[in-house]
Amino acid sequence: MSLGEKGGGADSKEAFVYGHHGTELEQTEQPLPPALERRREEVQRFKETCHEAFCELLDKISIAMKLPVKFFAEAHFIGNNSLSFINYPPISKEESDTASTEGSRAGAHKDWGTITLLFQEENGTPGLEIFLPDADVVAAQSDKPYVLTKDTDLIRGRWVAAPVIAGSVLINVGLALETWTNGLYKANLHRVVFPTTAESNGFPGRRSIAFFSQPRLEVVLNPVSADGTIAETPGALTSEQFFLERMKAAAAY
Ligand SMILES: O=C(O)CCC(=O)C(=O)O
Ligand SMILES: [Fe+2]
Repeated sequence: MSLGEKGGGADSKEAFVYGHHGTELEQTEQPLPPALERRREEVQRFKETCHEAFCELLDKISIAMKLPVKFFAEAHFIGNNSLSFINYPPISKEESDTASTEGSRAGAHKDWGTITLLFQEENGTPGLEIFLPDADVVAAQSDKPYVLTKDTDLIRGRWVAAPVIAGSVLINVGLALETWTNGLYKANLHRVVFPTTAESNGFPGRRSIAFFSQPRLEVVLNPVSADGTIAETPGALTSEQFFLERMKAAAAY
């Protein structure tokens, strides 16, 4: 998905999505490519571990917002979350001379879900960057949620590299949590760029694994405040409607 940046062309990225099956079953029955089929149990255990860590993080957010501790976690189930195995193929010198590598590996975007856990390869290729808006831009936006539709977020600020830190997992806040918390937790704009150092020999490939989340489809994203109040809001979207809106916005872009 590439939202919010112009002129970058298509993302040079492919992904296999595991386990977004939408049923209460813990485990997906989807067919898998051979490399994953051989390790189905291990992949499933990894997904379960991610889901547990995800729920623990949500519990901390619930506590911080004076909500019942399971408020956010109960609004999710494992079958609606997914593991995305992402591959950015290497680009040879010849290709990099002819093809456009001016764009990004993944264009600037915000994730759509609640929070995302992102795993980068320990000795892998860097490239992930996070956009830090200027302080006055943040201040102007602090009391209202905003949703990226075009590149308006990119007006003023700077891109900061998110280095690969061994043994760590990177957490992205998604637009569903931003909307749900009325802008208290801001979805962070991020992108993946080509490494600048390797150009003379083309670009090495990059792999990452993202654990993406989506609240239960019927959950209404009524805004919750830091003091634990939930504002029943006419017109508040369900999770399903929210994701459909995001898909429509992405298709229109
Ligand atoms: O590959 C990465 O490091 C980031 C991928 C990403 O942001 C996404 O797929 O939403
Ligand atoms: Fe992302």
